[in-house]
Amino acid sequence: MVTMMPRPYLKMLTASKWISKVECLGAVRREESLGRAGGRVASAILHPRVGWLRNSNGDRDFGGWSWKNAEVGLSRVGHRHFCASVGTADVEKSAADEGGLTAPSRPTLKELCDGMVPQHILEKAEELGFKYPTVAQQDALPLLLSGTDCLLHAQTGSGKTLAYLLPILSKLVPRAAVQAVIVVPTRELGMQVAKVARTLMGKSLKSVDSDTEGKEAGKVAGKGDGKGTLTVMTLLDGGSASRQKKWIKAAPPQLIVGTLRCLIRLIESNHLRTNAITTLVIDEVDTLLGSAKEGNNLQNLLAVHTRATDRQTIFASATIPQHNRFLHDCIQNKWAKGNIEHIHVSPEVMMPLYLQHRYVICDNEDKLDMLVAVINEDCPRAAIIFVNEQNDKARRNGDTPATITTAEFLSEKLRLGQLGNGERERWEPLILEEDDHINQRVSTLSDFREGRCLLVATDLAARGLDLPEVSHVYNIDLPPNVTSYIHRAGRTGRRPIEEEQGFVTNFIISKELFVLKRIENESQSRFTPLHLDAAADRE
Ligand SMILES: Nc1ncnc2c1ncn2[C@@H]1O[C@H](COP(=O)(O)OP(=O)(O)OP(=O)(O)O)[C@@H](O)[C@H]1O
Repeated sequence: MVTMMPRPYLKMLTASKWISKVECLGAVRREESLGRAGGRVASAILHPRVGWLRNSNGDRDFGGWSWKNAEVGLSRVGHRHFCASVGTADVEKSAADEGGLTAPSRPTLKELCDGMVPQHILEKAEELGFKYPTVAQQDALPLLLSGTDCLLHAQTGSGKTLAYLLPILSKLVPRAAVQAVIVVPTRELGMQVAKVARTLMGKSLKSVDSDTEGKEAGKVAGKGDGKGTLTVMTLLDGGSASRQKKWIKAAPPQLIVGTLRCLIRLIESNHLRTNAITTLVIDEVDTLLGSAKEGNNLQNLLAVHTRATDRQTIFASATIPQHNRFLHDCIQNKWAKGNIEHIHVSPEVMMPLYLQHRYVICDNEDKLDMLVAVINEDCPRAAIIFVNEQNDKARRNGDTPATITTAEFLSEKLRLGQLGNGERERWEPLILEEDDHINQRVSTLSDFREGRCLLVATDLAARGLDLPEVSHVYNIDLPPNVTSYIHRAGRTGRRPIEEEQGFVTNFIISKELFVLKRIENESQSRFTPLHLDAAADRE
């Protein structure tokens, strides 16, 4: 099927099987991100922001190949995305590529941040595999590094953490004052962000213990001159308040990653002084502002305990419902300066293109059997199975939470040899939910990161968690709205440079089909039914 692509994506397309000439307007911003491998270009996906070619193995590659005059057959895949087949012979070789594949001419992270981020941090980033910026980082870093207040609005897994950490880390100086605060909604996300910050800052010199696990605060080498040291401290829900107060005094941090309740508690008890804060990041801002528990705390932190004029404020999330309203509120309520910039990366594409959304219609009582069948078919590298949190009524009645019934069902199937590939230990399901003790939550996540492959979780795991091994997400219960769906789905497909395929499968009863269709429309994605019988027949 060949489809015309509307402006501003491509122009001069002909409605024949092969498009004779493609000229890029908005669609392929960087010609150099088109590529070729092994002399054969098999397909291309035209993304409104990036264009790339895939070779016949599905690998992405870059080369000095010109997009112009390539023969492209376009077919529509979803609302705004187009799949293209590109004829090899007509892909024009650019003058820059005489000797085979060349490096892409888009800037490296080092080039993009040159002179604004210390070299040792950029070198560390490169060591970690962050050689080229993601699209979100390329769009955001110039503004973030200039000190402008920003609303960073980019897909899940697009690399927002590194984008806001680089400006922070490049400004910290080793004096005893808190200079930057990153607010996160959950303990798990806080630990993850702090870990990235510490890794970027370099080798740990010494570990200080502000929290129960003894791992969450660390002194790290600072500024590359070997003299000053910087401390990244976490102040997270579940940690001991007295220990946090003790450590903030004993090892004054320059950067704090915290949950609102802990931050406000320490500010109001005068253990945390805010007068030297020059950067304030609110990660997952929409969930914090939307929460009855946290909304007031956040507003107080933004406008009462600190002043927007004294700091750079960065709000980040993949979903900011009614973002214009939010920007208006920011200015009106003095949560940010009046010149706040909205960096909206790929606004036309709400979820990564390389996610595949599927659904299975079945009765409620068959959902778990269906789940087992789909898991056996998929054989995921790692998977998160989402269930809804237990409501208050069920809690009061003493009902068993869905996390436990699901995990027990899977365990039983595993015991009977009806689930997985025989590696019993690896397939034993883990559970992550709010009610677990924090030490249990820490060890669950670390087991999952270290190779266990099934995690049954509530929405506690939906925001921000970066588990790149997750190849599949299963929604046993449909999330209540498109925002939750986007975040759950975003736990897979988290390799922004590789664009590795991730699969999201929804188990619904027939009455829920209209809810799924609403999510499909609002997220501008395409959901396809999964027919298990057909799959079984193929075997
Ligand atoms: N420049 C880069 N090159 C390669 N990988 C990167 C780069 N920047 C970030 N990553 C990786 O991308 C993954 C997603 O990054 P990150 O967690 O910051 O996404 P995010 O935008 O915050 O997602 P979410 O909205 O779900 O919180 C991480 O595994 C991170 O290590």
